[in-house]
Amino acid sequence: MIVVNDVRKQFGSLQALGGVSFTAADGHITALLGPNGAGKTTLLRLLVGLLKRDQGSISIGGIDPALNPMAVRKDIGFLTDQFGLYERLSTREYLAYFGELNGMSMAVVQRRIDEVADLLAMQDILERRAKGFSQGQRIKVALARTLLHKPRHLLLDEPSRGLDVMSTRALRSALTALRHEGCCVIMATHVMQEVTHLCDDVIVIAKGHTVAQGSPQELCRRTGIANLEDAFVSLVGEEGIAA
Ligand SMILES: Nc1ncnc2c1ncn2[C@@H]1O[C@H](COP(=O)(O)OP(=O)(O)OP(=O)(O)O)[C@@H](O)[C@H]1O
Repeated sequence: MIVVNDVRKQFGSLQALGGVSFTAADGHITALLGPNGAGKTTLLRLLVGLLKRDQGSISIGGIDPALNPMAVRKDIGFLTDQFGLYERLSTREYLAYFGELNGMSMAVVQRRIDEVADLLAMQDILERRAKGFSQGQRIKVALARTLLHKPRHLLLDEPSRGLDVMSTRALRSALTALRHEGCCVIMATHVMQEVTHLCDDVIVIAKGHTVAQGSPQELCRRTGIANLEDAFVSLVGEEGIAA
């Protein structure tokens, strides 16, 4: 479970987060929705301990990432927009390297690489070097690395960008399987269809503040709007007027 309470973060004079609070449950896929610049990536980087918050509290499975980032990272998978692939390594070599860094034995890593490749439908690029990979192929490798050590918490920053229809479906079924296993998934996305089909819970942030949290159906009910995209626009609009 991830619990965030009144988290604030400033970059110089710019307030990126001005008070974000929410709970993301185990066995749920939680969407993080917000306009460009709302603070989604900043929030994810705080959760994984890559940035330090100015105020507030964060608990990742009971651990504060600011106090113990290494313990948090062992139990977390984080997909950022920086994939950091090594062009000269094949996908298998790259994943094996990260598996070893996570303390997995070679036999376990090799088995897990095959499992994750099946999950993400990426067997065709397993033995190829990353040089020349397309955007979709790169994101698959990064996702595979994120899932390799079976983290209890998964933070995904726009995971379906650049993926084709088949790969998007593979990603959705991978996330559904993780949800069944009790993983706590937070996914920043702009794809409303994905949220409607996949997510149990939605956190809406705008201008660095939490505007709403609830299931897609609850947000629609609260705004009196049947369509989630229109409900989202309405919620963000209210915050814009209040700010
Ligand atoms: N390292 C930084 N230094 C200065 N400003 C930053 C830094 N990182 C983020 N910001 C600013 O903080 C605000 C929130 O940015 P963030 O990347 O978290 O937004 P986002 O919700 O992920 O946006 P998008 O949907 O466009 O990816 C933006 O105004 C951004 O310019």
